[in-house]
Amino acid sequence: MASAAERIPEEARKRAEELREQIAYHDWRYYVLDDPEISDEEYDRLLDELRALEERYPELRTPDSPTQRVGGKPAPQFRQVRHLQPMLSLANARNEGELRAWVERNLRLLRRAGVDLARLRYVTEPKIDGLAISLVYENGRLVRGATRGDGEIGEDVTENLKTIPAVPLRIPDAPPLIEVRGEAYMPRREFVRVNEERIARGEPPFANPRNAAAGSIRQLDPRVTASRPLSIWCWGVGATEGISFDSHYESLEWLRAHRFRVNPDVELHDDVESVIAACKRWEERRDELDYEIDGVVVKIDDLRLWRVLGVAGREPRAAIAWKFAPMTATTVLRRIGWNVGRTGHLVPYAELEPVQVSGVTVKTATLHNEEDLRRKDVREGDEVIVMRAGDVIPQVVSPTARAVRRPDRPPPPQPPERCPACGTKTIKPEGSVWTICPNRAGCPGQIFQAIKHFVSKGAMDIEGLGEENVRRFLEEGLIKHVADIYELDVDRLAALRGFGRTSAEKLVRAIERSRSQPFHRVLYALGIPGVGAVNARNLARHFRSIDRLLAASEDEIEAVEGIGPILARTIREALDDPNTRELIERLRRAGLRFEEEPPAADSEAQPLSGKTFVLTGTLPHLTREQATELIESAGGRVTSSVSRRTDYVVVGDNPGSKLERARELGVPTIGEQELLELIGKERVSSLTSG
Ligand SMILES: NC(=O)c1ccc[n+]([C@@H]2O[C@H](COP(=O)([O-])OP(=O)(O)OC[C@H]3O[C@@H](n4cnc5c(N)ncnc54)[C@H](O)[C@@H]3O)[C@@H](O)[C@H]2O)c1
Ligand SMILES: [Zn+2]
Repeated sequence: MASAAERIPEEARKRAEELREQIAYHDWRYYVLDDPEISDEEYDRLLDELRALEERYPELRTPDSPTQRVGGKPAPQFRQVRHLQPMLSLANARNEGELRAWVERNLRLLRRAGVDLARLRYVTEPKIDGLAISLVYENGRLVRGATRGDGEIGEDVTENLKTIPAVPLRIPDAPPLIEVRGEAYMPRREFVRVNEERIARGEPPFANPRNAAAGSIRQLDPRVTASRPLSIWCWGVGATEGISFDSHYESLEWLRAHRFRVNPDVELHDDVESVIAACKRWEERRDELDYEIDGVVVKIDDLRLWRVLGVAGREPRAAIAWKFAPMTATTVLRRIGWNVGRTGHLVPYAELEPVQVSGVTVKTATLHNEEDLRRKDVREGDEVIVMRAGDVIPQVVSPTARAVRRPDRPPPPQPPERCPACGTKTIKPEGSVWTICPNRAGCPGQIFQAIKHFVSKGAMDIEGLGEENVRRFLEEGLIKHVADIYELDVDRLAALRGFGRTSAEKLVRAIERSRSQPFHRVLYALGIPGVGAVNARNLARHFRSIDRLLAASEDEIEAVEGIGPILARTIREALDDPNTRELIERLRRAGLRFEEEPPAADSEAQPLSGKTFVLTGTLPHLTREQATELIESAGGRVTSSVSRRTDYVVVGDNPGSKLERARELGVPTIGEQELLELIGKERVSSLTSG
């Protein structure tokens, strides 16, 4: 031993020690604090480097090395529980070649073990970016829920998990013992909403849905967890008594039949080609899903083979995670600039050396707010990590380790003393994380942002009022206030240089059309802090008119689904702001809708009342948003996944696997035309021409 140890160069020994220390630190930030400092790719690079060193000098591989362990140590504030069976991690395949190599290696091992390979099948499942949890059921009752922790010992979060509606507390026809494993996650829509609220309250937003889910479950107060909209996809069975499974796919079907939420798009495959095709399909659909995924998990279906293949380090050989192209990249931050938000907040952003991130060139990225900026400690000239996730704006994650060590690093950036848009002296209200421009009524920067939001797709959806035009109209004095949009006329527009009569007419028509947008969209368009699209819908449904909302007390506002006390106060304050009042009055005079459409006299008589729809593929005429509004206005409901309770699946071009699922379950499928017929043509023409 001693002689072998001597052969290890001092440098390698030191580097391994350094890496172990760094990895332990980042594990703590990621798993214990839910607040990572570096990107996953950077972390993986550290781990890869350590793995390579340990491979080269096996004596360096200590039992406590992070390469030998899963996850992080359980946090001391929770009761610790030993898992009935270890919860492992997954090896990664970063491309097709690595996936095929995994298959070949397993085939070799199985052949050597004398296994008949003719019937080898695989299961593909989305790799949900959430928090792994274990649910133990004794005689059909949930007795314990835990996080994965370090894989051997997790944290007891039973009370918190009980607040997730999709976690069954009891299951029918249950064996004496079954441990169900799955991924708790925060749906993307909810993530956006929770962050909107956090920003409105002056709290730093969560970096991604995974942190949001982990932070919500690892709460000491279950009421906090209950207030966060979480769900779960179950992906496997751990320890059991009185039942056993030979096929992973069958175990998932069993789970589904016993009221667990299992992803409807899990698929069984007979060969690797089909597996690879499924992985690629998932990668394409990634942005459409209501949950964040970072890859596809490929598992050998025959669970007996899992035992034959065993575990390598901390990863079962029978499964692998196909990882999608990284959503992060490293580049140089050239300058930190400040934008004025629509409510006067100064928002820092980064001008970057252009860089490709998952197929898109990124030149600017948000830095969220001052506190976030301070926490991340990025400086001009730093090498930084940039992330782009789904349709979210690119963000700066952190400076790289190298940037931090730079000797000539400039001091931390400070918010400007004068508003970059109007020159007014900025102020920082006591206890706020924001510096603001107090010139609410006259700051062109704020008006620009307010208009941009007002005309955006989810709000009034005025086509032709893009950023460039808005900027121009502001500069030329055509618009000084959001409500001025409704005073634009063809003659004044056509008089602008380079603005032809045709485009002027087109724009005025688009503005006209927007007058009939429903109340909830108008409410969202007002840009009240914390009132995103979802909250606007809920507020509109609850109060039904702006007058009732304006007259509501803080308590009454808090009674609305999804709105807590702090947000209720923020909304109340915004409604009392004379600027908001003026905006509402002017828009009311412009003829916008400030009342919900009255429900049909007899809601039973609504053509789609009580019916549930799922949409898949591209419809010939209607966008997804339009189809959803049509269905909802006819009394129906639109959900994202097909189940036995779905009444119709509306199928367009290039449908996803929802179509297969519908066929499997015998749910009727219809096209756009049939949907319109169901709703009744008269109604439709009145809705779509409005
Ligand atoms: N940025 C940082 O500082 C930092 C620190 C530590 C870890 N990390 C990141 O965390 C990850 C490593 O964590 P890990 O050990 O959880 O491995 P992993 O996330 O790569 O894969 C294992 C996990 O996948 C999850 N999973 C999702 N869907 C699943 C399905 N259908 N079937 C089975 N499992 C499913 C389970 O939670 C399982 O524990 C890496 O991506 C790493 O970069 C980052
Ligand atoms: Zn200003």
